[in-house]
Amino acid sequence: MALLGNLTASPTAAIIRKMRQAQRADGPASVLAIGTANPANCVRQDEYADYYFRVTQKQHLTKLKSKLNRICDRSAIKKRYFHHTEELLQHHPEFIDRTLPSLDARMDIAATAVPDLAAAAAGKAIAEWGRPAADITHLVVSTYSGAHMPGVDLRLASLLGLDPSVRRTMLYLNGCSSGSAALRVAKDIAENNRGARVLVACAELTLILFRAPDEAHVDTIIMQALFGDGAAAVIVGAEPDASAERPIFEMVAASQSVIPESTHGAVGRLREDGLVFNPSFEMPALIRENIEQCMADAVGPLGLSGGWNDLFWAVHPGGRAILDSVEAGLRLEPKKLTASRHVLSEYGNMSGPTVIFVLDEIRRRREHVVGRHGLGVLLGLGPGVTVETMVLRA
Ligand SMILES: CC(C)(COP(=O)(O)OP(=O)(O)OC[C@H]1O[C@@H](n2cnc3c(N)ncnc32)[C@H](O)[C@@H]1OP(=O)(O)O)[C@@H](O)C(=O)NCCC(=O)NCCSC(=O)CC(=O)O
Repeated sequence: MALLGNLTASPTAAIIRKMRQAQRADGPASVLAIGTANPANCVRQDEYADYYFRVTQKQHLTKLKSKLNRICDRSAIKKRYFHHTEELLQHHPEFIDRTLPSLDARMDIAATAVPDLAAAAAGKAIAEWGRPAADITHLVVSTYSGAHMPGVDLRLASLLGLDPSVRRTMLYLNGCSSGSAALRVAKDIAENNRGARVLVACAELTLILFRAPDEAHVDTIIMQALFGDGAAAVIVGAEPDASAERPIFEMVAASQSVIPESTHGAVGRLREDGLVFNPSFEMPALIRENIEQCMADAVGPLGLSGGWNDLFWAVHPGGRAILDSVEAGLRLEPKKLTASRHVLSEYGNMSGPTVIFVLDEIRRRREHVVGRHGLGVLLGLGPGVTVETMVLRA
């Protein structure tokens, strides 16, 4: 203890403290640019049940088809985008027949399609940012749609022409909260590395979990009804250069919590026939009953508890019932979730990237959405059940 006391008082300790201070940024991180992308193949939700039962050759399962039609009708989704097309599925019977191993084929497609989609979103974010791609110092990439070594991050860095010294971090299988988690990691990197410019890229293709309807696995149709493909990218940095950068949201504080006793709420397993992911029936109720406590714990220390309608909200639109639950649990005015409901309607649940699409939509609707104080909450929801919270200032 005495030795430690001597060391902290020593000139060396003072030098190290100074060096550490110099390494860190002075201000909080900000979102400096946002880009999004989707594959070209668009399927309207009112045609989805016909399309899905046709391409999987399961037209005879009429009861299940009517159920999917009912769910699509009440999903509050208008359309979704997919990398896979009818033609691709025809060439891969293993994506439809769940008794055939299909992981290899899914991974082979993901190896290029995931980084290509991520690059489309990242290219837009970099163009909006206005600085050369080579100025990016760190890269944080999240996906559950594929897993390779080297991974999506390296291929993405090469597609974008990033500097070989870019420091890369991959987040795999984080579910729908991965977009919020990637932003939290980017905020920490930007605030702890002076001058850092972090590119966050999240990309998901539902090909990893596409499979035929099956009366023994009714929950398959829930995923087929809700999920779509998309990618989103964000440039994050602290101490923005006033002459070259235009901050959109200041990242005030970030936290993560888990709803107690909810590990069954959303469960995914990577199997020979791809990713089998099941949100439980209870997910909406778990969120409705716990969200206010989670928010009070996350933002209470900042003095923001309770006045939920004074904030703007970028909530992960996991499904219509998920948004209804957040709205009910926090007693939000319906207009508070307009951006989340818009993204759900236009794209479905694209997992991790979705919340970044919502953020993009909020900045577009800024004057209608952002209140007097400009403060809001980005809310990611994922397996755990994990609640990722980031307080933002527009
Ligand atoms: C799917 C819905 C749009 C359907 O809306 P409806 O108004 O039709 O509601 P409903 O609840 O009566 O459901 C209709 C039928 O679907 C069935 N159903 C509903 N949820 C189900 C589930 N999770 N698993 C299996 N079946 C389910 C119901 O039993 C019912 O069947 P029957 O007609 O036979 O009685 C909605 O329930 C919804 O948004 N649910 C939340 C979806 C969700 O959990 N999303 C999170 C994904 S995970 C995520 O985003 C984050 C992550 O974890 O990574």
